[in-house]
Amino acid sequence: MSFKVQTFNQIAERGLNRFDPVKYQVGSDQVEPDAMLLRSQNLHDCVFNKNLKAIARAGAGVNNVPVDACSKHGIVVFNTPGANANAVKELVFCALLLASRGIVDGMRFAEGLTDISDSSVLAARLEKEKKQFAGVELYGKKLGIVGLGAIGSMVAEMALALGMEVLGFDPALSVDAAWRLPNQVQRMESLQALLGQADYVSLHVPAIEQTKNLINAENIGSFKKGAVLVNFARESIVDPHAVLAALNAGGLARYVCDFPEPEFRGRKDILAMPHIGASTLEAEENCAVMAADQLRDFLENGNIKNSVNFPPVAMPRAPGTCRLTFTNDNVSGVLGHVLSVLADLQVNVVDMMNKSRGQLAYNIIDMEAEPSAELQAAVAAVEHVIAVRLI
Ligand SMILES: NC(=O)c1ccc[n+]([C@@H]2O[C@H](COP(=O)([O-])OP(=O)(O)OC[C@H]3O[C@@H](n4cnc5c(N)ncnc54)[C@H](O)[C@@H]3O)[C@@H](O)[C@H]2O)c1
Ligand SMILES: O=C(O)[C@H](O)COP(=O)(O)O
Repeated sequence: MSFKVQTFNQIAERGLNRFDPVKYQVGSDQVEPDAMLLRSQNLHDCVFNKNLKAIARAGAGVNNVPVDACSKHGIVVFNTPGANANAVKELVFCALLLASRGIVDGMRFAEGLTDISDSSVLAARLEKEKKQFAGVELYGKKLGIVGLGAIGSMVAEMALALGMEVLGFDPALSVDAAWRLPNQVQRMESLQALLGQADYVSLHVPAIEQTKNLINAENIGSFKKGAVLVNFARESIVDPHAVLAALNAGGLARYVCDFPEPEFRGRKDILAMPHIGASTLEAEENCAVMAADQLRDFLENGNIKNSVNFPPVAMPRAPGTCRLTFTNDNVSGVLGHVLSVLADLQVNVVDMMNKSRGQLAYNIIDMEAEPSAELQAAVAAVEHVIAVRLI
């Protein structure tokens, strides 16, 4: 059995090395791939080949993947939860400091004194002027975190360690995420309440319909005067025009983000980085390895871990068995129908598993012997079956 994996973007070598070259052809030039492995590549206009079974996003956000269309075609979409969270947390720490101290302006000023060649004259000038670059400390200030998942919870821990007070808002918090959260985080009942109290607000929500322009012209006035907004989540979550208006009016003091806009250029109150939140050696390796391992287990065994559209499914393989997997619309009777097809073909089932998520159901069936050639087509012909594999 061999598979083709088409790659997009810069995928860390350690992840690519997880694919055994005997079983896998991996690269950006693969055509009709079984799977795609990518980072921020936009797949919304991509036409998927019939052979495509899975897409792995080496990272957290899947807004660049048409997940609903993938579900319709039975394509499993994976991401790598938490694998780059530490990298983002560290850059948020940097953002808080950049927003609070005269770091950027002070360094630019010192660099710009090119006409002074005498070091004692230079030192005297810097000492005289440094009062322009004084700032405030993070200790004792309030940080409001919107979205308390993998990144938000790490940012909360970091802020508490710095002596900040932490307020959190996350109406969709999972039980696992709640367990991870330090108990000193003060739960806010609404975004409005958080914005009204925080000195710094950091956004860590996914880019979905409900979070589009989460920070907008209506609520930007709720920020404390002089507050700082930090956005290392996604561009679409903040309305840039609302931010510019609040900065111009003196409501917001600074906006630090990972998503530059043309209108941000030349402004001292905006610090915009080129989407580098996850760009560390460690995060890139973590994401690539996790994504590659998830793809391999799915392609070779049909197991599913960390999918954003399919249920988690893992079944150990009994020696000497042959595995059938199929995806179907989550309606009653499909599994029974497939089992009767197997019975008609005299196939003995050794083990099986059936799980559903939303509109989809996914099944693994281990069979005693190699089935006859017509089995795959017979299962594919069952009403509501979307995709079938024999592995
Ligand atoms: N700048 C970067 O390079 C970079 C790197 C990693 C992730 N990200 C972005 O950060 C996002 C969060 O990453 P994560 O790993 O923490 O994801 P996560 O899924 O672990 O956490 C997201 C949290 O947001 C919460 N949430 C959803 N809707 C909300 C809303 N309306 N209000 C408040 N909370 C809400 C969820 O309940 C969840 O707890 C990603 O989706 C991605 O877009 C950016
Ligand atoms: O959602 C993510 O994981 C980040 O935005 C990272 O994107 P990148 O992999 O393109 O750096």
